[in-house]
Amino acid sequence: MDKVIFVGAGSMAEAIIAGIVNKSVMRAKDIYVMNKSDEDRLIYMQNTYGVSIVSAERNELSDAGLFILATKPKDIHQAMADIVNHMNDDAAALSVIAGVSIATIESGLGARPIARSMPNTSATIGKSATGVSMNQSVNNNMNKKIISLLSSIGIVKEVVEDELHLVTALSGSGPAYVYYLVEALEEAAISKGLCADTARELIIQTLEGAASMLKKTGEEPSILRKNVTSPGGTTEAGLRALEKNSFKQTISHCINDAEARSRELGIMTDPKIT
Ligand SMILES: NC(=O)C1=CN([C@@H]2O[C@H](COP(=O)(O)OP(=O)(O)OC[C@H]3O[C@@H](n4cnc5c(N)ncnc54)[C@H](OP(=O)(O)O)[C@@H]3O)[C@@H](O)[C@H]2O)C=CC1
Ligand SMILES: O=C(O)[C@@H]1CCC=N1
Repeated sequence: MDKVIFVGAGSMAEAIIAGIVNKSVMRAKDIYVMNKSDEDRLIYMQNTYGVSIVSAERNELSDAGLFILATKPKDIHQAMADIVNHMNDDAAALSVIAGVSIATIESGLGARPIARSMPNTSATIGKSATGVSMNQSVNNNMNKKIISLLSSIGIVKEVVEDELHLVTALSGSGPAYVYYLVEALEEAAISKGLCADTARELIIQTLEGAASMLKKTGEEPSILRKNVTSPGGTTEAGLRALEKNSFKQTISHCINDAEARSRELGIMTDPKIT
């Protein structure tokens, strides 16, 4: 991949850069970062990952082949206005921004190859679960480059663009739900007297073991669950409490509201609507 510029240098940009650099998919010298105003952050990225700092004012964007858009949704229009006149006609854009549609990016950057993706922060360790959708201007070669770049930070699924709202709710936000589950398990265990370190280690290993069982056995989660659940035993008692307290409905509300918020972000940033 040629010169790649991250427009936005926050948590998600860092997670992706860490993943790419750790996997040696790109040389750090081909990766550039820019943001709105936080110079200390850019210097941190430079010192930590060996990437370089660019700015639109210094006309340093015109030889880049790919722009990775990683601002918050509310900042995308300003960011696109800042870069569009400095991009060469062949440059492509890859967005990681929640909700913002390909059409909105086309309206800001003109007709060019555009991919919209939804990774997650596990990109930092090469374990992202990423969804991506691309417009018609992305040719085979660019498609391969984008898939290869995203594969360096984890698994990638090509989906139709509308499904990215659901992907955002499921795997984009997903790590936060898991961390919240860990917090809840820890609080429950500690309140009942287990020492915090022991609780943390047991929980992490339980999550990792369960995820690996799903992956390695290919077995249905309901079967694996039944294998744990001895008749009249402890798991049955615990699951009954989850059922009684509407566990599945709660998760369904969680995914529903996160998806709806992604759609709202799309509407809020759509220049045809706002
Ligand atoms: N965090 C997550 O788990 C995930 C986030 N995402 C998406 O990634 C995007 C970024 O999120 P996150 O990294 O958490 O956000 P952060 O707030 O950490 O980072 C946003 C970055 O955008 C920069 N920025 C703002 N305006 C401009 C501009 N005009 N030109 C260039 N850069 C600009 C900010 O610069 P400055 O600091 O100088 O203001 C900052 O570096 C969001 O749209 C989010 O939906 C996607 C998947 C997962
Ligand atoms: O919370 C958010 O909006 C972003 C998108 C997915 C994860 N974080």
